[in-house]
Amino acid sequence: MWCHRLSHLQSRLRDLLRGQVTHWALQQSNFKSLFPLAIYWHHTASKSLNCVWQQHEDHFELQYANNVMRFDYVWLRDHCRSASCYNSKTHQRSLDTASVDLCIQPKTIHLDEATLFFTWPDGHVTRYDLDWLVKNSYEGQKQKVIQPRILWNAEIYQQAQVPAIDFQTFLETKEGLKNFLQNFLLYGIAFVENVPPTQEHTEKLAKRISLIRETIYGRMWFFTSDFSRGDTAYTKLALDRHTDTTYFQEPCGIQVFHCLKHEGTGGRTLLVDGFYAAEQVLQKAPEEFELLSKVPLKHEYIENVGECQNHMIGVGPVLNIYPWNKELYLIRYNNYDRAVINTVPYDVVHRWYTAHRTLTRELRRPENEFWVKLKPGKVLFIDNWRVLHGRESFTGYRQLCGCYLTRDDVLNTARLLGLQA
Ligand SMILES: C[N+](C)(C)CCCC[C@H](N)C(=O)O
Ligand SMILES: O=C(O)CCC(=O)C(=O)O
Ligand SMILES: [Fe+2]
Repeated sequence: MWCHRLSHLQSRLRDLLRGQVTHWALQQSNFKSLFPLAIYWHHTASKSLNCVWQQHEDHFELQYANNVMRFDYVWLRDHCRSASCYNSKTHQRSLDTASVDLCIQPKTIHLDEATLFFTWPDGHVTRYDLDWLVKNSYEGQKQKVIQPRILWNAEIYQQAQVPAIDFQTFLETKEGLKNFLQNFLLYGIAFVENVPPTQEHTEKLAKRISLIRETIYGRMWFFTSDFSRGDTAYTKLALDRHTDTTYFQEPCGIQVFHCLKHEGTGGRTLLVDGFYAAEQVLQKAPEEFELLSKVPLKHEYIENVGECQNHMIGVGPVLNIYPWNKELYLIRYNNYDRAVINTVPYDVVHRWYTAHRTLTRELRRPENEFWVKLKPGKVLFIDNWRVLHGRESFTGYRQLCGCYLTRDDVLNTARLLGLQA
């Protein structure tokens, strides 16, 4: 009923904007009845709580703990934590959201201590602690610190002297694992040292923090420059900075590298913090940052080498940001694997190339390049959603093993250890 009246109001507002004021004025008496609820601020009895609220026609407004929050009534009904609406053992909703009247309004609202009580037309009561509302409101969420990170260039990373974690400590102690993950979350790279140089030990390491993500390259992979697959990684050529598996709808979250052997020269690994570079773009050319976060691109992997036949396609922008707080969470950058651009018209294409050039310039600044020679025993974990890797060309025999990890499981481990992730 209210929805109907609201749309009536909206259409009259449209009339008003069109200048049909007479019609509007004539109906003024009806207008009053659109707001049957007394609209005034409710103050808490206890001044120390410092909370005021207002029951508006289509939303609830709450001022508390330096926040002005607005809640939709369906939302308030939907998030009810009463025993019949929410299973607190499984943390799952039992309420059928589709059964909630989209025009629902509370019959009464009252505050007792720090708890708000909403009584709905059918008599059901929903209670919310004020602090819960702050923590879970859109406004509160927007203010929450984003994932703590230290964006780095070569100097910042080297000055930080981030220690590698010892293999045994990593495997056998919670602290070792937690320190490792903390470094990994802050910098997007982390090392474990004193690892026996075998594929089995590398696997053991990976399994300590996550499920291994099996892909077309296998579960644990082991590779040399033997041209066994249709990709330049399997050569001795230099590889410019890139992220891997851009041609998956969800690029692999983490990459693990362990160099088991190298008898020859060159072959150093290049690491560049993509988020640091993107931040520079945001500062210098915000409209280019925005374009890179909007234009969808295809990446693809077409392979036809012996038994290995694959055609993978992944679509997404170079910069992926959360729409609610603009936090950058994934960079998809691989010029080798980028496919034909046919998702935007020619003029946008040109602006995109300009923006891509700006980002590339930042990514290629020598001061942003951190070079490291991987040695047997030292395992490198790379956040493939943030840090780009590359390698110098090399001579001689070089063996690398490693795997991809599922990002969800790495973050799961981190959260269970009490880290923000
Ligand atoms: C790591 N491993 C050798 C298994 C795969 C390499 C994949 C290389 C591909 N161009 C990409 O960037 O995704
Ligand atoms: O050979 C290397 O060091 C890395 C090659 C590469 O980029 C990859 O395997 O993803
Ligand atoms: Fe790679």
